[in-house]
Amino acid sequence: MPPNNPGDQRPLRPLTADQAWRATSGRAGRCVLFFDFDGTLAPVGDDPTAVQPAPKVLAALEALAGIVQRVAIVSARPVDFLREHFGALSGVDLYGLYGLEHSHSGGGTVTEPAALPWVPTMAELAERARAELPPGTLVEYKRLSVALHYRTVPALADTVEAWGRAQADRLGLRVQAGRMVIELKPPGDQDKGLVIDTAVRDAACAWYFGDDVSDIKAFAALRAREDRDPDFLGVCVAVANPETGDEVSRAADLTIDSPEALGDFLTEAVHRLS
Ligand SMILES: O=P(O)(O)OC[C@H]1O[C@H](O[C@H]2O[C@H](CO)[C@@H](O)[C@H](O)[C@H]2O)[C@H](O)[C@@H](O)[C@@H]1O
Repeated sequence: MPPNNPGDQRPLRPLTADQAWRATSGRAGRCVLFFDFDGTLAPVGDDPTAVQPAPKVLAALEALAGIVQRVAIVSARPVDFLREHFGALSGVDLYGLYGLEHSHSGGGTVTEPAALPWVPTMAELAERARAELPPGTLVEYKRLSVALHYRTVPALADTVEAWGRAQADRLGLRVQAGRMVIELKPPGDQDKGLVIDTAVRDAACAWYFGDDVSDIKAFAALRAREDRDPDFLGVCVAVANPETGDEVSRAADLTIDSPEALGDFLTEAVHRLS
């Protein structure tokens, strides 16, 4: 005899998108949808200040926020930057700087107190990077971290990475690798995995969409939650790109071709979950 409520069954892996949405629809009101920003919701470009969410993304997120328990952006960008793009959407939570900052339901930005003493160090580091790194390096100061970009001059990769790692050793900072970027952040275990681990405590289901190596920790947090709770559904979705190779896709249940394709996927999700 078939189960009474097939929508509540956790599907076996490997998952198809259809199975994942069907399993989600039975618990949509207890489901959280998490999204990385760069390379996931927004196509990658040379100028980090100029990128925009892909078409259809904003409308789909707003619609989904009215259907699921929560929609949240989990990014290495500061909350102020995320607010410029998502602040007009109601019901979207923002986690910035790998969770060192957050803003819930349109509220003010809350900063992790333990990170605040690192602000002067990061300011000094950004100034030094601008003075010492070769032209073509883009230094992005984010108050509690500094990103050193070499996208427009990829030949600088080794120089910029070596300089960044030496500064991390000198100052006791952590290094986060990314797409044509090396980022220096305060010591401590704050990362996207920790954000997810905490944010799914009262949920029955969560999806995480990401494209970069830092997103693999978020996938791992969903896997760990599933291991602890057989009723919990976690769905890990990679947004493909040639820069991270297959690493993110290999850790995911599903892979979507691009941020533009994600816009279509989420629009379909609105219909599947409504
Ligand atoms: O966690 P995320 O939201 O994915 O942020 C990761 C980094 O994204 C940005 O850099 C990346 O996107 C830029 C704009 O497309 C691109 O120019 C750069 O090469 C990419 O690495 C952002 O600027 C960084 O601060 C984030 O760490």
